[in-house]
Amino acid sequence: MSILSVANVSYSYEGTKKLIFENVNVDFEKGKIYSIIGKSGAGKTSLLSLIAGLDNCKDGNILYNDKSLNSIDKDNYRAKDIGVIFQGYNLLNNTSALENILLSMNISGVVVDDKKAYALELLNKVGIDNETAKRKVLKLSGGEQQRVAIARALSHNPDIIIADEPTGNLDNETESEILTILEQLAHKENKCIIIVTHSTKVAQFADETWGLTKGQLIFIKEHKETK
Ligand SMILES: Nc1ncnc2c1ncn2[C@@H]1O[C@H](COP(=O)(O)OP(=O)(O)OP(=O)(O)O)[C@@H](O)[C@H]1O
Repeated sequence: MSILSVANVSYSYEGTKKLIFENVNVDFEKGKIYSIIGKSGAGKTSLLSLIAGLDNCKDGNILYNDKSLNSIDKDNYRAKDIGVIFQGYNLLNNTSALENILLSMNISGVVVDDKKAYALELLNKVGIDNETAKRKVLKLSGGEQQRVAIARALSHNPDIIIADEPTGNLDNETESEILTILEQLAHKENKCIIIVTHSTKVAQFADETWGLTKGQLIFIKEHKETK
């Protein structure tokens, strides 16, 4: 059963006539990685914003566990059910990696016995050791910042993680390491991972690839060899 369904969604920005996409349909399941590719300006980030509940569908519906996002508490959905990894990380630069995670946990209302130990555990899981965790984000490398962004997206243990160009500015080796983390989250921890990317390598790494072109979302490929 799909955890998230995009059903007949059409979208244009407020005050504009241009339809960014039209009648988009796609079902996302837990335990799988999906990639969405498409030219710059095709509407990939706009689609992720709708999925993340940051914007409302005007036509059609986005369903989380069969319930329309328009009918559920979107703040709660964003705080508990979905984790977002933005292009450019969107971390608080003057704050330590650890504090970034703790702040996010507080905003989401995460309840655990020892918040600091839990945050460090998440950071360790994505390859950030305790010493690095105490460093300000602006003193971390791009790859390290991306790991912190992943740990932050995981901090409220969401079912769905969406990532906009998660390996955009990273070297090949770091890109592979980040992809391995995302793969384990999908295949070992049963998360649903949706990645928007320009990278062929990232696209091929996914279990399914979809393409957004001329307002249509088209199924491109299932990558059985990655399983
Ligand atoms: N707030 C906005 N108001 C009006 N138009 C917008 C807004 N944000 C984006 N657009 C337009 O919507 C279209 C889709 O943009 P979007 O950012 O979703 O594309 P994208 O596929 O993610 O591109 P890229 O790969 O370059 O990040 C573009 O033509 C863009 O100019």
